[in-house]
Amino acid sequence: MSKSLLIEKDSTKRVFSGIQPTGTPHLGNYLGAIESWVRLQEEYGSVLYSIVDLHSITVPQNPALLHQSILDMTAALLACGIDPEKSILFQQSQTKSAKQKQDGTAGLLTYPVLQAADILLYKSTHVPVGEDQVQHMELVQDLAQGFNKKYGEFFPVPKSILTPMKKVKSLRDPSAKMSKSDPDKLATIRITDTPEEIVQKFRKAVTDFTSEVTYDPVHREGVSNMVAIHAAVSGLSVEEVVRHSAGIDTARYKLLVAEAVIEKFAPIKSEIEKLKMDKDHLESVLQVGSAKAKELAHPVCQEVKKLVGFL
Ligand SMILES: Nc1ncnc2c1ncn2[C@@H]1O[C@H](COP(=O)(O)OC(=O)[C@@H](N)Cc2c[nH]c3ccccc23)[C@@H](O)[C@H]1O
Repeated sequence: MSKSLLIEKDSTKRVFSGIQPTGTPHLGNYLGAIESWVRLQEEYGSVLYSIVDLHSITVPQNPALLHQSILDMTAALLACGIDPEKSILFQQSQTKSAKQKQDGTAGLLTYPVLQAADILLYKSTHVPVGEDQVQHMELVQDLAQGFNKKYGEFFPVPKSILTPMKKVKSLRDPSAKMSKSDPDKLATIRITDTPEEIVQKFRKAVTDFTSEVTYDPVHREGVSNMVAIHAAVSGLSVEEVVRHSAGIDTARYKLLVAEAVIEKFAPIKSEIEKLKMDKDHLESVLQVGSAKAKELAHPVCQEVKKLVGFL
């Protein structure tokens, strides 16, 4: 990137977002969040992305597997285009644990409050997330406003950034979101799925009894979800996708969407495989990121303590 572009980035704004390390990222994570994280690295001067391991221990985790999942998620995010030269990629527990020991607030571990702490700790202004996080964001906004009312304007009230793919639907139940924890394995496309798995999942995707391809998210949720996915992965508009699909029935159309997804994920998948072989590199990316994140958090923590009267 040229110097002049860097200078144009707004230094009063800060992007922050997070992802749980457990499970491979899926098409919903990618289109609802990660793809926009990659873009925002070019637009904002200060960008942080956190692998939120503390959020994942709300359910029991095997320590060795959790550690491996953190490294796998690091590889996946790097392969998707998160660039440690442009953003701070770090592990949440490496920046929060010291604070927890000092303050001992049990509340910090309750899920949405921990999420608020993630965001406010860096005085973040913009949070790119999928629709399912909007409710948590409302709490963060309330907490920031509440703090400011009591102690004076201190925290920016962070805004959510949503993409047109803010809610990618399950392939098996298009009224529900695509989710990592869906017990129906056919519901969710993972970035690392094989081409055969992707074809099988689209083939089995729930649609309706109309064979034409149209975009009507209210009355034809299943087909519209596929059209939206197709548009997002191919870079075409929804209208263009529908126009190109004239005369194709949904059974054949499913295979076209599967192909477009396979093509989109192929380079990411091979990059993940390469990155996973270099564990030292992944660990060092996280170490450097955590040190940088700590540096940003420290003055904010000190100021908060002063404002509250702890110092
Ligand atoms: N089907 C879907 N369609 C569109 N977007 C989706 C879909 N499924 C998931 N997402 C988005 O992916 C991101 C990571 O999901 P997580 O469940 O790990 O995301 C979570 O569990 C958060 N609580 C992690 C978190 C912790 N602290 C934070 C601070 C800021 C932002 C996020 C966080 C999210 O943006 C999520 O909205």
